[in-house]
Amino acid sequence: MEIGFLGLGIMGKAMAMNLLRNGFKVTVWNRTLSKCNELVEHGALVGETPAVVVKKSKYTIAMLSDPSVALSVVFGENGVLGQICNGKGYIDMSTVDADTSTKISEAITSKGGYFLEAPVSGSKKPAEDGQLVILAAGEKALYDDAVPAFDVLGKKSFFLGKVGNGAKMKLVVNMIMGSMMNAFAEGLELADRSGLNPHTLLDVLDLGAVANPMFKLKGPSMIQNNYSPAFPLKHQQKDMRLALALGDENALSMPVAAAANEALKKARSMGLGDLDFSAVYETVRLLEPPS
Ligand SMILES: NC(=O)C1=CN([C@@H]2O[C@H](COP(=O)(O)OP(=O)(O)OC[C@H]3O[C@@H](n4cnc5c(N)ncnc54)[C@H](OP(=O)(O)O)[C@@H]3O)[C@@H](O)[C@H]2O)C=CC1
Ligand SMILES: O=CCCC(=O)O
Repeated sequence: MEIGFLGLGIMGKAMAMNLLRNGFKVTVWNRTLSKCNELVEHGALVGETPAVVVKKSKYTIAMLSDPSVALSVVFGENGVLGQICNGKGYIDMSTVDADTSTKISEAITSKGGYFLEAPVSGSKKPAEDGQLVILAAGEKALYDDAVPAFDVLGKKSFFLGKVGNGAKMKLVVNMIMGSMMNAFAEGLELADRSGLNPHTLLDVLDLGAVANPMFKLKGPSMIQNNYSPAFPLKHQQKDMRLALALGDENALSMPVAAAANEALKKARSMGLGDLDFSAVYETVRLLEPPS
């Protein structure tokens, strides 16, 4: 099956590679075109623009950084809209808000195309291992068509109904994750300053009711100040911002998420946006007590 793929960042590269390894014919595009080379070595074709990719493909997947980029790749010059037409599908797997997704959906369907949003839970390693959790919503016929690809990319796919529900589910999940990461960072620092061994804290956490894969995975590298990016901090802050806007729309007070967002913004202002989101730990560590 011919699939297009737009956006070969941390996630897109791993996902497109999985599709190639599993026998899909994939035509790729990335703003920085040189990032296509590694995929070409594994059999990918390259489209010089998003429009060229859409022209060649039955359906096209996008994995782009944020709402403004997701919109520009669809509506911009040589964008997706130029070639979308009857029978073609567009699947946006980027993390965006429901409004962005709805705008894209309306534009695609007005040209006779099918649209699905399908953001994912899971980071770099699950993307490499085909173990993502896919949160799809929109055109059910396109979802059914894409199931063979989703089966390669993920361990479980959800179809959540109308456009917007996938985006909202993803933002709720990442709002919880970003809040947890901040509490975890404060806990690591509190243990350290109280004279406790943070590695022992990890062992204790892992045996109790708050044990979870994120603490287990990120904890040891955070203790070593290693923030090699799996999920860039700038994207986690974007998701927190979008989740807070969703809270506004629903008149929901979210003081924990708001505080987590402030810490993530602080981390960005410290130049940590391209590091892993666990680098928010540095905002706590910065506050050394006076000696
Ligand atoms: N990393 C993770 O763990 C996860 C990320 N996500 C979400 O997936 C999406 C992608 O994340 P990730 O792969 O980590 O991000 P990266 O920052 O690694 O990649 C971003 C992609 O967007 C492209 N891009 C950025 N700006 C523009 C632009 N102005 N025009 C066209 N293309 C552009 C980049 O192209 P270029 O290479 O040229 O810069 C790149 O392909 C985000 O929405 C993120 O929130 C979801 C789940 C997990
Ligand atoms: O959006 C990024 C999610 C990262 C994860 O689920 O580990």
